Amino acid sequence: MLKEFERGSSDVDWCEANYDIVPAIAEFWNTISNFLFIVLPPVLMYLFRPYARQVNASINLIWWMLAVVGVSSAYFHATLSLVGQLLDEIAILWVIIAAWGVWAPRRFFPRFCHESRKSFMLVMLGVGAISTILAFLHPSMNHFLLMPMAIPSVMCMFSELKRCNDCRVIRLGIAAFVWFSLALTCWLNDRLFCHIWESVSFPYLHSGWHIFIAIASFELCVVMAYFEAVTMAPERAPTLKFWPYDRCDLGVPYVSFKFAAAKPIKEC
Ligand SMILES: CCCCCCCC/C=C\CCCCCCCC(=O)N[C@@H](CO)[C@H](O)/C=C/CCCCCCCCCCCCC
Ligand SMILES: [Ca+2]
Ligand SMILES: [Zn+2]
Repeated sequence: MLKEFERGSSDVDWCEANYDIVPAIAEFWNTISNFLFIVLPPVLMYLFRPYARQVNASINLIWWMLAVVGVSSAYFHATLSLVGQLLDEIAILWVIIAAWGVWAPRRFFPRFCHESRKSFMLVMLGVGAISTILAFLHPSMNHFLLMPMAIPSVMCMFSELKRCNDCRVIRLGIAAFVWFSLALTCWLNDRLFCHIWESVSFPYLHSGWHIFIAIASFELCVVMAYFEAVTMAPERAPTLKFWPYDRCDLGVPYVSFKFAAAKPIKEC
């Protein structure tokens, strides 16, 4: 077996004790806490069928990629192998690149793209390809390079929220930011202050990160999809809904439409 596939071949190790619960899984709780990344995409693909049909089918690619992030991350924590680490990080990199390619508002495109989404997507593909090559040079530094990619994503969301007057959407965007802040606090504490958390017998903060970042990422994607629907199909009055408890804003958020798509007029 190539040594990069071997268990423990990654330089990165999280606070949770290794092989403590199940002999076959290095970090048990860090592995299973990725479940939201795997459970939510099929639900969202179902709820977003009208959106995929009438606004942008690429949303299904994003849901698939988030599921790949979940599987890669689970594989990484189960083995702590270098291949697992790179799969996890490269999957995160590409879902962020894809989300930017699909949802970045045209006013943020570099001037030479002349507001063409196709050109912007090519730029993003270039950025993704170069970053993927760089990821192999110093793998232990990768997460410190990935984390700052959250900054333009959060700024872009707030810049869109400022122009929005739907209270539900604004609340969802703020909730995404709160979950993201909680997630980041867990991630940093696990990385930097593991000895303190071990001394109080709670080395599980990285599992918290997985759960909170999954909620924040899915909510951010729903908010960005809503803005795209408002731009592309305003006549259909896109609305934010929650399944299964729409009345109390509880459950999985999705974009629905008040009016059906206009049927093409049949010529006699
Ligand atoms: C137009 C803007 C659209 C931006 C959309 C961004 C969509 C983000 C989608 C997914 C990010 C998922 C990250 C999940 C990571 C889970 C795996 C994991 O835990 N990996 C760690 C090792 O196990 C690794 O150390 C993590 C490294 C850091 C990852 C940095 C992720 C930045 C995420 C940006 C999300 C912003 C959410 C903001 C919400 C307001
Ligand atoms: Ca560990
Ligand atoms: Zn992780």
